[in-house]
Order: sequence, then structure tokens, then C-alpha cells
Amino acid sequence: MDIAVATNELTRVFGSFIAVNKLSINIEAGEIYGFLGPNGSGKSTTIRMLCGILEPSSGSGKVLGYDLAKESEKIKTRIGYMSQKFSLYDDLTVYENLNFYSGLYDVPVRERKSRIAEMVEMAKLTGREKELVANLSVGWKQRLALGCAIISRPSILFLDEPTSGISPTSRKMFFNIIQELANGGTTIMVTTHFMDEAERCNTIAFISEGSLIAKDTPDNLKGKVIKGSMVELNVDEPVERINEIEALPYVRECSIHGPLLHVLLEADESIPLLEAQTGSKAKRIVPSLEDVFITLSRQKRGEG
Ligand SMILES: Nc1ncnc2c1ncn2[C@@H]1O[C@H](COP(=O)(O)OP(=O)(O)OP(=O)(O)O)[C@@H](O)[C@H]1O
Repeated sequence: MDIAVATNELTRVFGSFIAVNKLSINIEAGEIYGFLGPNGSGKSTTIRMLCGILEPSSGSGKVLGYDLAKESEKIKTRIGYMSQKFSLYDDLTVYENLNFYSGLYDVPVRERKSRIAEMVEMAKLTGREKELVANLSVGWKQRLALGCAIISRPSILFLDEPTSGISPTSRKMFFNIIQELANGGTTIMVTTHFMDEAERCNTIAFISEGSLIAKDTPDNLKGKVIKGSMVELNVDEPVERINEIEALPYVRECSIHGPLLHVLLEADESIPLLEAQTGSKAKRIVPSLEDVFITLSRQKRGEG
């Protein structure tokens, strides 16, 4: 098993604030590693350290065998990185952007044309090569930004919320491309707030307040983290009822999911009691990844 990323107590502070706290992770070559956590939990800061853009305050790490502290320049030229702010030039065409990045990443001149064609095809931008980037929709721009990030064929790709702000169809298309890259052997580390994308990762690491609090496959997380019986409850004015339901002695957690409440009970035996006390039908459900993350966040805050 090849390890593409390994960190040991990697830490970053800003003044007295600890953004990333003794993070130790391993990412296997060729896997899609989902890096999840609430806003401000330290995901971007971690990725920026792994890309060699930001110096760690303490701890250590290697990416593709190169040391984060001593060999950040080597790391920068060997990885692909794409953040939510796509670094594209609006006043250049699709082709010109790809050509620019092929130069930036030192793609051999004789290979540039074929590599650009490959990226245009991968990004499903065929026929748009001469279009100004300013005229592209966000979904198109995002796939072009991906093409620019991988024009040098990096063996590892860091994606920091690549799909925020784009349509569900474009998101799906984008993740299909990611899956294909991983099938071809590229290691992918991706942050996302979308649970359907998290489901497609081989491994999920969940961080909160800079610390790693869980790491496993999506299925194992759903099977192991939540203890008790999860039910769906359809009540009027669900948000107003959360506190009252959570105060019931046999209820562990209650959270809103669309128009419904998810209620975590100590055991199945409490279902009739919950139905009687709320006057609503409770339906037993398998916990979703979102339920898992709500539980993990509460446990971290000491509420679980
Ligand atoms: N350059 C900086 N100076 C000071 N504080 C910073 C700096 N960069 C990040 N932080 C702080 O570190 C914390 C972690 O930020 P980070 O961007 O890594 O979180 P995140 O998990 O990526 O959040 P989001 O999901 O909102 O992108 C935040 O509280 C942020 O304000």
C-alpha cells in the first residue's frame, strides 16, 4: 500500500488561535479522501499546508514522499490544487487559459497541444476552446479550472470545496470526472459540504475545531458512530418543537432535515412513547452521513 500523504501532529496557529491541531492522517495512493467538517474547522488551512503554500507551525508531514517543511517547492510543482476561487483569466479563452497553465507547470512544449486537447475533452468543453472564460457559466468554469489544475498530470489532486455554488447537474458531472481520475490512479483529497459527494469517497475524515474526530469509510461511519434508534418525525412547525422533543428523557438528539425531524432514541422501545407524546407517526430510518456528522459535532462539543 502506497501512502500519498502522511502527517504527524501537523499544527497551524494564527496568533494565539489554533486552526489545525496536531492532525495525524494518512492518505493511500489512488483513494478519494473526503475531508469534512463545519465551517472554520481548519480544512482549507490543512490543504494549504499540504500543498506547500502555508508553513506548518509544528508537527510534520510528507506529500508524495516530500517533506512539507523542507521540500515545499518540490511539492508545489508535483500536485494539482483547485480551490473554490478558480484561478482563471476571464479575458483569455478556454484554450489560452489551458495553454497558460501548461507553461506554468512546465508541460514539455511538444506535448502541450495534445495535453490541452485531452483536458478540453475531459472537461467536456469541446467546441468552446475559443470562448472567452468571462462568457462561461460557473459549471463550465469549474471544469476548466480542474483541467488547468491537472494539465501536468499530477498524481495527487487537492480540491477545496470545488463544487460550491454550482448547479446539481454540474456537481454530478464534476464528481464523475473526479471518480474517473481516481480510477486511473490519481489520489484525491476533497473538501465538500455535500453529503452525496461525501458518500462517493473511499475514506472520510471529519475534523472539528482543528482536530480529527473520526476517520472511516462512509458505511462504517453510518454503522458505528450512532448508537440507538433513529426515527423520522413529521410534525407541524418542526423547528419550534426541537427543544421540547430533545428534553424527553429517552431522546438523545433531535435535528431538522428539510421539513422533517430526525430523532435519535435510546432504543426502538421508545418509539410508541414518542408517537404518543408528539401526536405524530415516527418512522424508523437508517442514519444518514449528515446524522453522523451532527452526532460527531455534538460529541466534540461535549453535548453527546
Ligand atoms: N490567515 C489567517 N489569519 C488568521 N486566521 C485565519 C487565517 N486563515 C484561516 N484562519 C482561521 O482559521 C480557522 C480555520 O479556517 P479554514 O479556512 O481552514 O476553515 P475551513 O474548515 O476551511 O472552513 P470553510 O468550510 O468555511 O472553508 C478559521 O477560524 C479562520 O478564520
